[in-house]
Parts: sequence; C-alpha cells; structure tokens
Amino acid sequence: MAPEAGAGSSAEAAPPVVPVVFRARGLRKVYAMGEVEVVALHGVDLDIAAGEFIVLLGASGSGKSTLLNILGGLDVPSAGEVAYCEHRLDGAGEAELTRFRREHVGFVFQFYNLIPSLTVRENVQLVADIADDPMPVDEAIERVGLTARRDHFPSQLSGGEQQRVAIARAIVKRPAVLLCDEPTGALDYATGKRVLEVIERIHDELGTTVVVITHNAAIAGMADRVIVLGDGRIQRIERNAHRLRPSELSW
Ligand SMILES: Nc1ncnc2c1ncn2[C@@H]1O[C@H](COP(=O)(O)OP(=O)(O)OP(=O)(O)O)[C@@H](O)[C@H]1O
Repeated sequence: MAPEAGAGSSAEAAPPVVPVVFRARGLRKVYAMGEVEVVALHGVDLDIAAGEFIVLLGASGSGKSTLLNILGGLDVPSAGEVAYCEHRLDGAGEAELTRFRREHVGFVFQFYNLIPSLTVRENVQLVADIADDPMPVDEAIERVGLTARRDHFPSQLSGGEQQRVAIARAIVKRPAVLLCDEPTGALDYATGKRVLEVIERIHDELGTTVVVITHNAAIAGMADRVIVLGDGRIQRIERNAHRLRPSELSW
C-alpha cells in the first residue's frame, strides 16, 4: 500500500501512489533488411502503472507489436532503456529474457497456438508445470468459463473458446502482466466480446496489468489509458474517466 500523505494532519489524503511497473525511455527499434533499415520505434517514452489497463491503438505498421514485444521481453530495443520493475530488459541476454517472461508475463496472440493433440486441461497444464507458483489448472480453466470443455481437444472448440484456452494458459502461472496482441482479431462480434469480458475479469479479479493491441477503436473504452501510436511514435495518450464494460461497447 502507498503511504498516505498528510496522515495526522488536517490535509486531505493524497490519491494513492501506484507504482510504475514498466518504464521506457527513448525506446528505438530498427530492423535491418539488407541495405534497408526500417525504423519501427522512433524514441518512445512510456510509464505503465501496476494494475493499469492499457489499450494500444494505431495504424498497421505503427509499431504496436514491436512495442508490446519489447515490453514482454520477446525482443530487445536497438537503443533506449526499458525496465520492468527492477529488471532492465534492454541489453538483457536470452536466458534472462526467458526467465523474465516465464516469471512475469502472460501472452495472448491473435492465433491461439494451442497444441492440437492435447486437451484443454493438458494445454494449460503444460505451462503450469514450468511455473514457480501456478494456480490450480482447473481454476484457470474455470476463470475463462471452460470447465465443461476441459477434456476437449482444440479442434472440438470454436475460435472464441480456443482463445479462452489461450488466456487460461497465459494466466495459470499468475503473471503480473498480460500482454494481448489483437486477441479478438480473428473473432466475430459476439465471440470477441466474450473474450474481452474474460480479459476484463482477469484484470479486475487478479489485479493484472493488461496491455491490449487492437485495430478496433471501440475497445479503447475498456482502458484506463489509450496509447495511440503513429509512425513509431506515441501520438497521444488519452485517459478514460471511467472504463466501460465490453457489454457497453459497440462497433
Ligand atoms: N522482424 C521484422 N523485420 C523487419 N521489419 C519489421 C519486423 N517486424 C516489424 N517490422 C516493421 O516495423 C514496423 C512496425 O511493425 P509492427 O508490427 O510493430 O506494427 P504494428 O503497428 O503492430 O502493425 P500491425 O497492426 O499491422 O500488426 C513496420 O514497418 C514493420 O514492417
């Protein structure tokens, strides 16, 4: 808990100080393609507080996935600094990044990447087996509403259900951070909303810091803050006065 300012005095209590978990300064990413250099990030400065729900918007090619991948330790910047709490991620070696990801980050991608020959339960178990302090596998499956389907194989599930398995797999290790790259990109309207509800519930019930990339500007209503990227730069950051539930969004 943050200390209360002015305790014991007549001063009004200051709003609670929420610790910053991600801190990026001058983040730059350049991809070398033979003779050609593609600058994906042009010097991004960003703080993300513990428990924030961030939506990352921007045109195709604006650098959203590059930024998310660097925050999640899947990639490293070409220049600049990025840290998660006390972990410096720029300049970290592969082993250090692997440990960081394993201990702190759950990923959800547009495509679910489940193992087809394993059941729902076994897909989630696989991650629980290598986690330090996993939640019970059945609890993770329950949190995404798939208890009745836990012995089914991915091919027996709809796209939205497979995405919910991917979310169960991401959260079973109790990550402090959930990074989602177009989690509803392959889903229809109703199914996409159901997946967003699951992500919202994880955020609200577990206090997970969440970053969601989307092309769908309506989803921005779910966020505490909306970060709009353009051409590798943060174009603007908007704070929502209050977050909307997925059921309140329409597109
Ligand atoms: N591995 C790579 N090699 C070369 N260039 C890359 C690579 N990954 C991304 N880029 C380039 O970096 C820029 C930013 O890409 P990025 O995928 O981060 O954008 P994005 O906003 O996530 O796009 P989209 O919405 O289409 O997924 C683009 O110009 C892209 O072509």
